[in-house]
Amino acid sequence: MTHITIKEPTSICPLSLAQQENDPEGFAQQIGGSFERFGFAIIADHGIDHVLIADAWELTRAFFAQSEAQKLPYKSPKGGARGFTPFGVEIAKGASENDLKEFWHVGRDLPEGHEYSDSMPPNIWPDHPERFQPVLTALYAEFDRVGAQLLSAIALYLGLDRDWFVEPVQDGNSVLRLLHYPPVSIDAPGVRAGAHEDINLITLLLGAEEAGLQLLDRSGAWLAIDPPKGALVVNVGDMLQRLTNHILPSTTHRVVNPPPERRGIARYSMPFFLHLASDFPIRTLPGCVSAARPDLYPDTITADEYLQQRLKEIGLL
Ligand SMILES: O=C(O)CCC(=O)C(=O)O
Ligand SMILES: [Fe+2]
Repeated sequence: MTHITIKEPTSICPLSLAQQENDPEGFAQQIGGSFERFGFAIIADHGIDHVLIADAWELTRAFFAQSEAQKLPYKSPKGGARGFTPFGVEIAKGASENDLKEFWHVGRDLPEGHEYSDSMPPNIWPDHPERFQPVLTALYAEFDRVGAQLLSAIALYLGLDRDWFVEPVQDGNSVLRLLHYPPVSIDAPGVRAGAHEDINLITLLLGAEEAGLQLLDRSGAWLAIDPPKGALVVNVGDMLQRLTNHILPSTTHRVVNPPPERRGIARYSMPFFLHLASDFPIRTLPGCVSAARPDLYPDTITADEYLQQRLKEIGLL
C-alpha cells in the first residue's frame, strides 16, 4: 500500500479576490485556511486602482523627503493617530529599542458632532505636497471597500452571515498608516519594526515587496513574506483573534533591517489597520467556543477600551 503524505504548506499561496464574485464559499475557504495556518494571506488582485496607488506612493515619498522642521508642525497629539509621528517614537510591546521608522496616519472623516468624535479626532493634512488630502482620502475609501469584501469572506468562513461584520465596522476607527523606514546605518541599534502583533481586526498592507517583513511561523521559524509586486498582504489582528477565540491567530511579525548591500535604500509601506466601531463590544463568537476550546475571554470589552490599553503598551499614548 502506498502512503500519500499531504505536506503542510510552508509558504503563503497568493489568492485571487476576483474568485469571490462567482465562488464566495471557495474564496472564503481559501482565505480562512491561509489565516488559520499563517495568520496571513496574500491577495494578488485586490482591485484597487494602480494609478491611485502610484499617486499615493509618490506623495508619501514627497512628504517624508521634507526636513524634520517641515514635518514637525503636523506632529500627532499623543494617542491621536492622526498626522505625523517622528522617527524613533514607536516601540514594540516589551522591546528594548525603538523602531527605525517615521509615519503618517490618516483616519476616518466623521461628520461634525458624530457620536464617535471623542475617540476619532479630525484628520490633520499637510500643506505640501499638493493633492495629499484628496489622494489619501480616496485610497482610504478603497481600503475600506476591499476590507469589507475580505470581512464578508471571513464571516462565511466562520459560519456567520456574510454581512455579519457590516454593522460592527460601520464608522469604525480604521487608520491608514504611511510608513517610511529610512536607510539603515551599519551600527544602528534596533530593527525597522520590532516583533509585534497588530491590535485591530485585520490589516491590509501594500509595499511588502521591498523585503524585510517576516512572520513568526508556528514551527518557531521566521518566515519571509515575499508577495508578488503590487499584491496586498492581509493579516489577522488581536481583535479578530479574540473574537474567534484564537481560531484565527494574530501572528507575530517584524520588519528586519536589510542586508548590507541594501542598507542605503529606504523602505516604504502602507498598512490599513481596519478597526471596529469604538463602542462595539468584543465578545467571543459562540460558534468559536466548544468543550475542546473553552472561551479564553469570558469578559467583554469595547473596541475603544481595548485599543487604549494596547496603545499605552506601544508608546503611542
Ligand atoms: O512595513 C511593513 O511591512 C509592516 C508594518 C507593520 O507590521 C505595522 O506597521 O504594523
Ligand atoms: Fe504590524
